[in-house]
Amino acid sequence: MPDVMPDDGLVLGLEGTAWNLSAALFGEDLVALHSSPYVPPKGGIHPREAAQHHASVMKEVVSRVLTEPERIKAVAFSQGPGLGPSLRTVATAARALSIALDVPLVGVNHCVAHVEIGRWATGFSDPIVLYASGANTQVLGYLNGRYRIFGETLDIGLGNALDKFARSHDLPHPGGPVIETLARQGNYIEFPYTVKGMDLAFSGLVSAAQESSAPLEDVCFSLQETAFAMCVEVTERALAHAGKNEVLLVGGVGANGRLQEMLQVMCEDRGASFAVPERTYLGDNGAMIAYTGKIMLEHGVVLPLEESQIRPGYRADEVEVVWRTEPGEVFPIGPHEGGVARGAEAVVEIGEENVVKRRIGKRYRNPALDRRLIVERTRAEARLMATARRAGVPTPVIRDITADTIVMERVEGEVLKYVTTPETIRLAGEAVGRLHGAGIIHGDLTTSNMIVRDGQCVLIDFGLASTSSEIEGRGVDLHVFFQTLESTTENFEELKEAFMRGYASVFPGADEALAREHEVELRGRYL
Ligand SMILES: C[C@@H](O)[C@H](NC(=O)OP(=O)(O)OC[C@H]1O[C@@H](n2cnc3c(N)ncnc32)[C@H](O)[C@@H]1O)C(=O)O
Ligand SMILES: [Fe+2]
Repeated sequence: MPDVMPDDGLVLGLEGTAWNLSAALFGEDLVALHSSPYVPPKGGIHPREAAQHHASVMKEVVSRVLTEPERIKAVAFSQGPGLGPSLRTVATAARALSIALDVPLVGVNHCVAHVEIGRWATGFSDPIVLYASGANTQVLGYLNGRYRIFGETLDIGLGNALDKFARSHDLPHPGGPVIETLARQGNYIEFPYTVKGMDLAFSGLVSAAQESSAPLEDVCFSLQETAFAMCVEVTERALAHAGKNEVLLVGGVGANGRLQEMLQVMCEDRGASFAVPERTYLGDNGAMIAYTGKIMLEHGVVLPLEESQIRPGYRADEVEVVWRTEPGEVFPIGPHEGGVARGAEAVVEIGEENVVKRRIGKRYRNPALDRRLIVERTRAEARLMATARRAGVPTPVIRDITADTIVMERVEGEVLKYVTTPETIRLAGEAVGRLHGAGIIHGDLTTSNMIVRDGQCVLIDFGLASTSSEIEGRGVDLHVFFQTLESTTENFEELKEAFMRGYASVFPGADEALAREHEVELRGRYL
């Protein structure tokens, strides 16, 4: 007898979270795949109609792949996130099949499945993933047993943003491909650009695009240039922060040639590799569910029927990734430890006395947008650092400034991300509390942007800072900070508590800002 019995069993995967009802079989390789897309007669996806479509084609789609039912060893289905009615239709079919075939059920997280099929299709092992689809836009990376969400949209998904704009101009659904075609004839015009640390937001951009009276081609071109530059920027920041060297693009919007090109250029310039799976595996498809179900099953993850309820708000970071065992993140040498370092945005030269920070042009983005971001951010950074300092926030002293360069005092100390103890995090809370008290939003509050020196936490990198006394900005600032902390430390709850103590001790508006942070967390999730 061989030690290992040959396993020729197959996993049946069912996908139907939104527009596509799709079934696939995975064994050693993809064995079968069949899909039936729902095309809304007019307007966008209507949840109930999509579910009715799924129900009406279920028999045909499933029977097309189910040619050898005796070889099925498990039934995997998209448990969430997605549209409730569609999810319910698919889950009901999956349960029935699992009972009829007498095989276990596997509940797959749809976002994780996009990532896993992408890794399978490209051969990448440990990428930073830009997952850009209709409903979701996230930057993910693996760390210690989970896919951490480094950044994500705070309002709508990129695909939905494109579709929404297209609808307002009576363009057919889905809008993404139509906009891509029109954009080829367009010229650049200025639109709002919204990046907050590693998070982004699209609704301001979409409104501006909808209201623009410029030629449609120009609006499409600039909508793409702006939205994609935002996505590439946060991907690059996550790449620099996590110290990985592969970038994987997944999700329906990944089909866009311009987005692919921009990521390719960014990766070339950083010495990272870029890959995108072939189209079949990019948008929603049954293969991603069958494949992820298969690796989950191989690691003993099955779902008892009584726990198989749908999860419309299921997040990628809730999934225990038991099929990956490497520890994940290796921290890179940060830009604040001497010598010359290249951060995500700027070249930072650490001298004896001074730090010279020069913003570098990004080849991936439109030249006019590039220039605008560099000049705006250099100027804003210097101005806000000085203002914060006057308000008692520890920041480096500024010594000189030009269009793209700031010369500032060198702060000697430890970068916070290497020394995350309750005490240092409490100091960070104090610094941020004073900052918010002075009406400044940092905009990129990660643990790489804080240096602990002489019992103080010095805030650096005000490149995305802004003046605002709005609670929303503070909430988002705190959310960015908690997200980095959560994605890079083991004792998040303890550290968060210490931060809140420091924050509240110096800032009277702390309770309100923390409450808003909680709201931002709940709301930015699945829309
Ligand atoms: C939860 C789940 O159901 C959802 N899936 C989803 O949104 O379908 P997906 O196939 O990943 O992406 C569809 C989106 O992808 C966009 N899209 C397709 N081709 C495009 C292109 N060439 N350029 C831009 N967007 C494109 C469409 O406009 C549409 O908004 C998700 O993953 O968020
Ligand atoms: Fe999807």
